[in-house]
Amino acid sequence: MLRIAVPNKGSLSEPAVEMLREAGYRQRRDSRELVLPDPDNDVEFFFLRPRDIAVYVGAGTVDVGITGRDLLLDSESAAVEHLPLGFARSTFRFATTAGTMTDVAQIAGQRVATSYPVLVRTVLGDRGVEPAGVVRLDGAVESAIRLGVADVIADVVETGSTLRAAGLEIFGEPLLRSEAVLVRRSDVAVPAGLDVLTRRLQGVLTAREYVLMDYDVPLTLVDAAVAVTPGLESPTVSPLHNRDWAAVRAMVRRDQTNRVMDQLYDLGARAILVTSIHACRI
Ligand SMILES: Nc1ncnc2c1ncn2[C@@H]1O[C@H](COP(=O)(O)OP(=O)(O)OP(=O)(O)O)[C@@H](O)[C@H]1O
Ligand SMILES: O=P(O)(O)OC[C@H]1O[C@H](OP(=O)(O)OP(=O)(O)O)[C@H](O)[C@@H]1O
Ligand SMILES: [Mg+2]
Repeated sequence: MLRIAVPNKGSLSEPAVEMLREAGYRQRRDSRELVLPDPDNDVEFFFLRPRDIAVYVGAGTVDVGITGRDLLLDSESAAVEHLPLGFARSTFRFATTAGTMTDVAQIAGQRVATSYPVLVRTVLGDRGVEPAGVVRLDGAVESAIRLGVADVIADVVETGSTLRAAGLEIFGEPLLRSEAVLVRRSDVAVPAGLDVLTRRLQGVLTAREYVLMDYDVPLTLVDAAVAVTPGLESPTVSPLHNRDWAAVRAMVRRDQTNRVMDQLYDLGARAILVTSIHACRI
């Protein structure tokens, strides 16, 4: 039975549970449940703090887990990234009082507050920058400068509104681009059932990322239309009752839907229909 760790709180929790539900797994009804067997799918879920998940996976007490790339790198555990999951996207950035710093080199001799001290020390070490100290805080890191425990912060930034509200400004390149990831141990045999979990999660990712596009096109234009919608492998081309026309079906990236429809219409395609993919195996 594959043992899967799932975040029990924070930004990762709800989308992780939603993704597992879409992948056909049972999910808990009560947020106090810590362990949830799903015998029909031969897996068992453990609800753990997001920061602890890489630690458990690295120790081998659970087989795989969902966590953030930033939390994984900060954990120093033996767990490795197995599959990026496309949600909880953020950047990890340095920030300080607006208008005071422009370059990471200026952190030399300054105090840095963060919830990710390992990540910060690694990045500064790689760039040869020696801070006066790294102060580890649990959260609300944006207050550390105003309250006088640090000169610079390093934190998760999504929209940037928390930083703006605190009168801070990012500087330098991002330390990291993070998102939720499935992690596993790299130095042990692939656990039984991981291939099924991976295919199911990839199915959810594909269903989210792609739509199905159907359209009719004159036979003379099929090749040109297929060049616009090459699909993942090869689009389906079917005959129509009117023998001068064909029907084409192809998968198209969701974020390209309108651009592709415009292009097909200009080319001469008609009856262009877009439908969502409910589930798939590629
Ligand atoms: N605003 C955000 N947007 C996207 N991802 C975020 C955001 N805040 C945190 N994360 C991601 O969530 C993970 C951290 O989860 P964690 O539960 O420790 O913190 P949290 O979501 O800030 O929860 P809390 O602060 O309520 O404990 C990291 O991978 C981080 O990149
Ligand atoms: O760029 P934004 O869209 O503003 O999001 C980034 C903020 O979100 C998270 O904070 P959270 O609300 O989890 O509080 P915390 O600092 O106590 O973790 C993160 O730590 C940042 O502070
Ligand atoms: Mg937080």
